[in-house]
Amino acid sequence: MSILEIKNLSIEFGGLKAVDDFNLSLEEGEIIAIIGPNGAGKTTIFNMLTGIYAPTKGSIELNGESLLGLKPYQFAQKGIARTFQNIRLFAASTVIDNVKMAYTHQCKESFFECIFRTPKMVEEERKIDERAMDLLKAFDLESKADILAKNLPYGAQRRLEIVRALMLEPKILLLDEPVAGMITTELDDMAKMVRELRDKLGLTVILIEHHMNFVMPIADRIKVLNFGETIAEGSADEVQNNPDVIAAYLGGGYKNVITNA
Ligand SMILES: Nc1ncnc2c1ncn2[C@@H]1O[C@H](COP(=O)(O)OP(=O)(O)OP(=O)(O)O)[C@@H](O)[C@H]1O
Repeated sequence: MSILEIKNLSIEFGGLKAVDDFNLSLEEGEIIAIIGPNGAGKTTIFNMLTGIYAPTKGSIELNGESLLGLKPYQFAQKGIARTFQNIRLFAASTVIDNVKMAYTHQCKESFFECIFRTPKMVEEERKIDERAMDLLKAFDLESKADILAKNLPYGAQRRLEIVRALMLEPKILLLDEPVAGMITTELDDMAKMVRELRDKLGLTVILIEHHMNFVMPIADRIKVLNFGETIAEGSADEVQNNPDVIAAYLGGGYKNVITNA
């Protein structure tokens, strides 16, 4: 059975069909990319998959359970975590605090246990520290744990966003333009890290990205949107050679994005 089953997902804003009949059946451990021109509906799909927007039509099932009607924090509790197109860190907090804050929803300790710092509470804190440091290490941020998030270089801030999402212990990770603004060497590092996440943690990933040098080698499957509609789906080779995709996206104003990435 697929881990995530999305059927006929659609949303309208006024008369605008931002997403029209989007379908996706996702297997555990897959890396799927959603690509397409600006305004195609990619982020809107993420917003529906995290409870920010309620779809006009369609269904979202995680391991056979419908997620429709849940609030964003409930989507996170069920196992869908995301990063955003624009970096959203607590700039004046340290790197490690940014990461640990994400775990608070999982804490079961009572007010009493927190105030009196019971052995259970201390043990829980130790586990959170350990998990946070393990993740920072996996994303090459271990040595930056104690500096303020705002003082990290741009690429490191993007990696920190991913670490923070992973503290939620998700089954599915949604990455919205994870390499936007990064230089070529950083793209390669990020691709390696995302692949390791899948291989070591069995994580399932859906990503949105305009950098085709990042997307093509990493994605098991690619879905291409244009004006809210899915115009193609397949492997990197299939999608790159699809005339509709070339006309709508790859061959147009986005050529520079690809060759300069
Ligand atoms: N809350 C909203 N109200 C009205 N229109 C919206 C809203 N959210 C998105 N849209 C519209 O839906 C369409 C799809 O937008 P979306 O942000 O999903 O595109 P995108 O593919 O992610 O683009 P980009 O690559 O620029 O991020 C656009 O026409 C956008 O203006």
